[in-house]
Amino acid sequence: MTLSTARRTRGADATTAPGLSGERRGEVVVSDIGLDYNGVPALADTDLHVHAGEFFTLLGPSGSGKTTLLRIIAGLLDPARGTLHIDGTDVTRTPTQKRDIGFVFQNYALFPHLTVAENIEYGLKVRKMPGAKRAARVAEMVDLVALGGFGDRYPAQLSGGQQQRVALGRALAQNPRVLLLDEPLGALDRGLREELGAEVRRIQQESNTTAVYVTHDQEEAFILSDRMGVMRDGRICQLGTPEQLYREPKDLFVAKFLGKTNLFPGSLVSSDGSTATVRVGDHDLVARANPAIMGDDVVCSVRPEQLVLGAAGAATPVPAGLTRLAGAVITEVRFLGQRRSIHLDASGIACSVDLDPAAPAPAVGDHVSLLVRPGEVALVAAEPEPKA
Ligand SMILES: Nc1ncnc2c1ncn2[C@@H]1O[C@H](COP(=O)(O)OP(=O)(O)OP(=O)(O)O)[C@@H](O)[C@H]1O
Repeated sequence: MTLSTARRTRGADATTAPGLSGERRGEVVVSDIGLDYNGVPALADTDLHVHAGEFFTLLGPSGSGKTTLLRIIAGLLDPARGTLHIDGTDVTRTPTQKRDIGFVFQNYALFPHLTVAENIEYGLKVRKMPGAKRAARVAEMVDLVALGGFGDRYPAQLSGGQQQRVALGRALAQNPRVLLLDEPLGALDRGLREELGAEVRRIQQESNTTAVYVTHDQEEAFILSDRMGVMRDGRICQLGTPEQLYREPKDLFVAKFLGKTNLFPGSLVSSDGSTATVRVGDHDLVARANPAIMGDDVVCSVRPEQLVLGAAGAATPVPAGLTRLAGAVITEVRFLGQRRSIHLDASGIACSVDLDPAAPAPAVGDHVSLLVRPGEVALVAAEPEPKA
């Protein structure tokens, strides 16, 4: 089916239950979109391609431009430059209500005087969907968001997580092409965030809806996303699957933003496109090459779970497949349930290693070698020294 036939078919029966047709829709293409506030860029000229049916997350610190980009996709903000296409149609100047999108925000924005069922039904009524079809659709949504038995309750009689489920059901009732979610779990406590996060993902998959999700929480982004874009200062600085970004950060910012990491400064000796040799202290280390690196000053980023502890001494044999990165002294040992966190001092560089808690624990003051598998070292450019 071509896109235009898909659109015509959909137009003929905009009430088809999501997921039933198996049709993938909701491709979003952002081309050179930019926006300034009072001459200050909030979003630098940006390209982004969100595939139909994908769960895509914009992840970044506060003020990095995530909401600005989401609001442009929603049609709540007009970009100063560039174009936006949904399923091949240019919607850059199309009003929000004609873009066929659903929203869920952090504050649930439910109508307090309407019940759960009435909240979900509201948009369908506005669109004049016939009564019987409407009732069936509401029942289907109540089921989808697992609120069976809550249809007659008012928002004030629901928990935060339940209210957010209603908001999801309401957004999906109209079978939108794209679901936009702006920190929808932000107001919930940690446990509920995890539980509802998994539900959001299930609901997105079952309804076969493209989702663009905004968060500053790296763990949430990892749980939910097929792919994600890390934003900084109004730019998407890296795009990829959670695993790609975690293992192969392009720069120091992405490496540090996506979880704990150990950073060892070094200098680039050689690079052949796929691997690079880096001098760290007295050791030559093989790392994955990074095409984004321009100069010789580099940093090796190694996650705590990727480091292995070995016997001390530069001359001590190293187990096959591992390379010696540095010598270190253990400064702290902490049992954290699922892992044992070991803190070390490697000639002035503070670092940490995660060990299996079932393995024998080393002691504070022990001298060890830090070992690593060459493929697990990510190379990033050293940031320039701040100007005095
Ligand atoms: N209405 C506005 N007027 C002027 N500047 C604005 C306005 N809205 C946002 N900005 C600025 O634009 C930049 C991007 O803001 P945006 O809300 O997109 O960031 P964000 O990554 O979503 O942040 P948060 O996670 O805190 O919501 C910020 O520097 C912000 O201060």
